[in-house]
This record gives sequence, structure tokens and C-alpha cells, in this order.
Amino acid sequence: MTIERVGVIGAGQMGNGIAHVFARAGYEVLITDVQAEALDKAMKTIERNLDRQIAKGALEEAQKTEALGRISTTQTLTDLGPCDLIIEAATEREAVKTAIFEELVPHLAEHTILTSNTSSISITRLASRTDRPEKFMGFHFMNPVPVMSLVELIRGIATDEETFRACLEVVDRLGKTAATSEDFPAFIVNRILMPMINEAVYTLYEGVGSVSSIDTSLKLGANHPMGPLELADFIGLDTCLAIMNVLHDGLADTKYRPCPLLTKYVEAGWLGRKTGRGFYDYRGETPVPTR
Ligand SMILES: CC(=O)CC(=O)SCCNC(=O)CCNC(=O)[C@H](O)C(C)(C)COP(=O)(O)OP(=O)(O)OC[C@H]1O[C@@H](n2cnc3c(N)ncnc32)[C@H](O)[C@@H]1OP(=O)(O)O
Ligand SMILES: NC(=O)C1=CN([C@@H]2O[C@H](COP(=O)(O)OP(=O)(O)OC[C@H]3O[C@@H](n4cnc5c(N)ncnc54)[C@H](OP(=O)(O)O)[C@@H]3O)[C@@H](O)[C@H]2O)C=CC1
Repeated sequence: MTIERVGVIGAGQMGNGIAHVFARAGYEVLITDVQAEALDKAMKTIERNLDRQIAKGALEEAQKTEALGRISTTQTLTDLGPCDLIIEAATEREAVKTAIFEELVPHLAEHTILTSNTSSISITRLASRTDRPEKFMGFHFMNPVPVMSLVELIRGIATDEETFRACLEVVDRLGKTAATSEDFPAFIVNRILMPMINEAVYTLYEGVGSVSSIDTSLKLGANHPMGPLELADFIGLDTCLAIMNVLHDGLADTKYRPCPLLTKYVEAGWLGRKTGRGFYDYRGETPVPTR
């Protein structure tokens, strides 16, 4: 089965990047979101990121036009039914994802492969809420999608070999590298990365360091491209908290308890870059620590 038409659900931080890389690889892309403004914002972000690549001489103007011409938007989720492959990239809340799958499934073509870009949630459980657990995969891109080479592929207990092979071929055509993870809470990347970020928040919460000293320490002390708190703001503090809760609940180990300060920031709606404020305030010229 050839994959040419790709549906992307959710036009947030990840959805726009996923649509970008599929369009650049020659796929037809249909992206949907519950908010029209999210779709507009996503198209502007894709255009800006294509311009970054042109400015660097990595892309021609004609290639940008071609890529943008391959992306269509819709607010009607069921328009994605005929797609060959669907990547769900909506909010990291299981109820949101399963509601999407339940609405979508009756409209899917027989052959459609359904996947989730979830950071942490059980693929087997998400698959069980669809009519096609054998055609369901975790297809986990890294942020920012146009730049990060890795895609984590996670098979649910029922995923068949044909589906897995088809997804591997897509990763290859995207020019990215696949790593396979077993279907356990937060897979590989976030099983290791998110507890580190949570520990950075505890380091702040307990007064061991300030926002800037913590981030400076890891950038200059461990050569991280972003400090852990800057990275948390980049990911989204709601997503970070959601992942810690999946680890804490799924592995029933208190070492994964989310830091109360992370919860406080999320409860305040200070979600990081995407809301203009998190551990840093992004509303001025340069980011300013908020603690
Ligand atoms: C949470 C999950 O479920 C899984 C995850 O994603 S975990 C998070 C994984 N991601 C990370 O760890 C990101 C860590 N940060 C980095 O790697 C770097 O800071 C970064 C690549 C984001 C930016 O790199 P930088 O050197 O600081 O900035 P800069 O030199 O401007 O950018 C380098 C390249 O990235 C591009 N870029 C930077 N930010 C970008 C963005 N937000 N979107 C798209 N492209 C971006 C730039 O255009 C540039 O591309 P070219 O090489 O084509 O010019
Ligand atoms: N952020 C990151 O670094 C990474 C995130 N991921 C995963 O990708 C997924 C998306 O994350 P991210 O892009 O950061 O999240 P965002 O919050 O940036 O974007 C999610 C988008 O999905 C929209 N949405 C919510 N419900 C629906 C729905 N029913 N149908 C269509 N769209 C909907 C949201 O709209 P609204 O805001 O109005 O609710 C929002 O625009 C999550 O599963 C996350 O764990 C994976 C890798 C990295």
C-alpha cells in the first residue's frame, strides 16, 4: 500500500512541524484543528520555517511554493477519512485523543494507518479505542520537527508487521532516523528526558539554584543546546506535567512524582513559549526568568 496522503490532527507546536516535513518530502498533507486561528498560525509558522531554510541556502523559493501547495487545512476532522496515514498530534490528554479516534474511525478508509505523536500514552490502550489496533502505531516526532532527526516508533501489542514496515519506510522518506521503543510509559526519550526536566524544576523549587543558574549549568556544564527549564518552556509545561503523570501513574513509582512547582505553573496557565510565559517571560525583547 503506497502512502501519499497524510492527515495531521492538531496544528500546535508539533502539528505544524509534522505537516512541514511531510510536505517537503512530497506527501499531500491535510491538517486539522479545532481552532481556525491555530490553523492560520500553523501555516504562518511553516512559511517562516521554510524561509529560514531559504535564508540559509538550504531551500529554493520554488521548493517552498511546492511544499506550501501540498498542505491544505480543514476544521472538519472527518475530512481526513480518506488519508493513507494519519498522525494525531493533539493535546497530551488521553480523553482528547480517544474522543478524536472515536469520531474519526467510522470515516476511515479500510487501509488507513492511524498513529499518535503522543509523548507518553499507552499505544496499546489508544489502539484499543479504534477499529484497527493492527494498523495503529506510535509515531513520535521530536521538537522542533524540521530540525530533529529522530522519530520514535512504538508498536502496540496488536500492531502488525506490514504497518510497522510502512511506517519505517515513511520515516526513511522523511529523511529521519527511527528508534523503536517498547510500548511502556513515556517510551525511551521521555522516560529519560522528562525526569531530568522534573529534577531541574525540583532544583528550582528547593532553592538549590535560580532559573538562569540551572540552565547555565547544564548548557555550559553538559553541553546541552538548551537548559532544562528553557527546554521545558519550549516543549510546553502542560505537556511536561502530563508526561510526568503518565510515568508516575503507569510505573507506580514515587520517583516520578511531578514537582509541585511544575503543577503550579501549569495551574497558572504559564505553559512556556506557547502562552508567552513559563520559567521565562517571552513577552519582551529577550526572555526574562520568572523566578
Ligand atoms: C517532549 C517530547 O515528547 C519529545 C521531545 O521533543 S523532547 C525535546 C527534544 N528537543 C530538544 O531537545 C531541542 C533542544 N534544542 C536544540 O536542539 C536547539 O536549541 C534548536 C535546534 C532548537 C535551536 O538550535 P540553535 O542552534 O539554538 O538555534 P539556531 O541556530 O537558530 O537553529 C538551528 C537550526 O534549527 C532551526 N530552528 C531553530 N528553532 C526552530 C524552531 N523552533 N522550529 C523550526 N526550526 C528551528 C533553525 O532554522 C536552524 O535551521 P538551519 O540549520 O536550517 O538554519
Ligand atoms: N511539545 C513537544 O515538545 C512535543 C509534543 N509531543 C506530543 O505531540 C502532541 C501535541 O503536542 P503539542 O503540539 O506540543 O501541543 P499543543 O498544545 O501545542 O497543540 C495541540 C493542538 O491540538 C489542538 N486540539 C485539541 N483538541 C483537538 C481536537 N479534538 N481536534 C483537533 N485539534 C485539537 C489544540 O487546540 P487547543 O489549544 O484549542 O486545545 C492545539 O492547537 C501531544 O501528544 C504531545 O505529547 C511530541 C513530541 C514533542
